Amino acid sequence: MKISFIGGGNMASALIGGLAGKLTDAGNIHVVDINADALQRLHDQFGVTTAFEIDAAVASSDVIVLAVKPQQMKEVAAQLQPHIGKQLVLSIAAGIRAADLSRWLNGHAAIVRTMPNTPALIGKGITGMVKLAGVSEAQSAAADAIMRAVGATVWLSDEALIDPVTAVSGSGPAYVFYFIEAMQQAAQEMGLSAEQGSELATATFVGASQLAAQSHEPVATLRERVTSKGGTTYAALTSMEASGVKEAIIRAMKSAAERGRQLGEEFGKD
Ligand SMILES: NC(=O)C1=CN([C@@H]2O[C@H](COP(=O)(O)OP(=O)(O)OC[C@H]3O[C@@H](n4cnc5c(N)ncnc54)[C@H](OP(=O)(O)O)[C@@H]3O)[C@@H](O)[C@H]2O)C=CC1
Ligand SMILES: O=C(O)[C@@H]1CCC=N1
Repeated sequence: MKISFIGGGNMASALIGGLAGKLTDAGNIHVVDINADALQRLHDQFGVTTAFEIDAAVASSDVIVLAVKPQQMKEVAAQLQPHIGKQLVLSIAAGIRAADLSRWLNGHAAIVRTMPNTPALIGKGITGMVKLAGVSEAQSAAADAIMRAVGATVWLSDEALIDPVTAVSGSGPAYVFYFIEAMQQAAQEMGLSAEQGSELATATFVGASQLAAQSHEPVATLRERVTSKGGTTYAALTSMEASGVKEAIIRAMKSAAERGRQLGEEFGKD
């Protein structure tokens, strides 16, 4: 499978890192970016071919992954439009609706809109996906294979649900990193070294996440099992409840979903 990426930034790098040499040879992955440093890094790291602008290699690809920022998408679609034929177009942009993309690509119907996340880099990503009616069975299987090569996939029947997916799993790794940062800071303030704090906090996230993923019990039950009556966890969770941490997280995630919807309105016009 020949795959071209338009945009070789953070998320494209994570996907390429997960894909190269697994689903397809690095030589079958081509990256177009206006940024020379980004291209050099991707070439050196993964052995992919690169170009500064959309070229014949993009035109002859089976799949074109649109991995630029939402505000860059319309301009990129205009540059891509003359090179579009039978390729499957797979967008990873937050907000940008498949129908707007199709319009910018002169009615191209083979479009899958996705929302991946950066753990794709280590094969632990999860991607929400939705397809336009013009996507063939073989094309949706190809889109699924690409994203499953870097983790799990969840197909959605309603495109409106991709903003909530963005709020949960697209942006989600940042919330986890934020929580780990806070735990590291607390560890240091209580006298542990930076290295010890980092190791303890990160290993706790890995262990607890894997336990939650493997357990057949509700996550609330797992939480209760840590929380001895009158003990330390109870003290911590009572403090979090008093600070409204859960409500703050829910509010924050709804802001992310709303921002996704706004991006679609703002950059999907015309
Ligand atoms: N980062 C993440 O965790 C996730 C991101 N996404 C989505 O992925 C997309 C990319 O995000 P991210 O990787 O973080 O962004 P980046 O800014 O890291 O990557 C975008 C890249 O595209 C380049 N670019 C800009 N214009 C063009 C053009 N005309 N042709 C080719 N390349 C161009 C940018 O160059 P320059 O920097 O010079 O503008 C940049 O290198 C976004 O739409 C985002 O919503 C989805 C899921 C998760
Ligand atoms: O922050 C963003 O807009 C992108 C989409 C999901 C993760 N990063």
